[in-house]
Amino acid sequence: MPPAADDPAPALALRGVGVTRSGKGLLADVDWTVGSGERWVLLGPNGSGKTTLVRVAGLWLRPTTGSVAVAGEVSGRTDIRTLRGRIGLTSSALADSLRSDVDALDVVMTGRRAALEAWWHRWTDADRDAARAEMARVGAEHLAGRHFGTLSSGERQRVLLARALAGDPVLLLLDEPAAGLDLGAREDLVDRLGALAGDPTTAPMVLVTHHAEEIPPGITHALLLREGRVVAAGPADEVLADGPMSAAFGLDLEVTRTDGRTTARRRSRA
Ligand SMILES: Nc1ncnc2c1ncn2[C@@H]1O[C@H](COP(=O)(O)OP(=O)(O)OP(=O)(O)O)[C@@H](O)[C@H]1O
Repeated sequence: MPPAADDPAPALALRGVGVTRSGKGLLADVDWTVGSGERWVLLGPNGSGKTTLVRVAGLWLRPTTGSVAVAGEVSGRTDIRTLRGRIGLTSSALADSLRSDVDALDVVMTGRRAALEAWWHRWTDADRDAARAEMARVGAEHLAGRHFGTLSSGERQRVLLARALAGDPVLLLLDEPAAGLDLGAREDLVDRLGALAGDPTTAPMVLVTHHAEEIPPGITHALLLREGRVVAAGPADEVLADGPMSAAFGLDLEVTRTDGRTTARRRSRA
């Protein structure tokens, strides 16, 4: 059914996206729409192209073919920095680019304007208060005043999440936020992501992972990648199921979804 005239533009729309590097196809024929209120998980084995797809969606990598639109603005026709500033991103590359002696509050505050304001911007008390409010939303308010480099991996992820939320984004891209966390920190982060996913004021969200256990409750849609191609994309209940997951990971998998959590394990051969 065609969209009604007053429907808002989707947060993200990829059409015919392909990426080729050094003669190798990293992504091919990717069509993907992230609509209002949707919470997506992007899942696939190592090397399937998840990070490449997130870099394209976050406008950090220009696709070789196809188009990318964020909130209806097509990349290439609108100023790229303005458009990037509308996306809340967490990734290990972003974490690595932050100085270790920067205050966690500043990490969050610069997320409010980083892409839009020059370095001489003067921060106001309102900026600080808003950054503290975003930190409180993810249980990181007590980390204001700490150097980013002294935080544990779990604390860093919470600060980065607050930073991603701080710019009032139209789209949230969370690239493997649970990578490297121990079980307790992972469960804490999954709970917090679940709360964000369940909050209708949260922007449309895309979470990247290789692990079914890291999918929080509240995820509405899933996209599975294998060798740079979309294996399945659609409602989570249909896609996070034995057939599509087995095809994506190249294993005979048994997928269970209970209370919003997902587990996947190889089917017993007995
Ligand atoms: N600049 C490049 N030139 C050539 N190959 C590349 C380049 N960047 C990535 N690749 C390859 O593209 C494939 C997809 O990489 P990508 O990092 O997107 O996968 P991924 O699904 O995020 O993997 P992982 O789960 O291990 O993080 C990999 O085989 C990788 O080696």
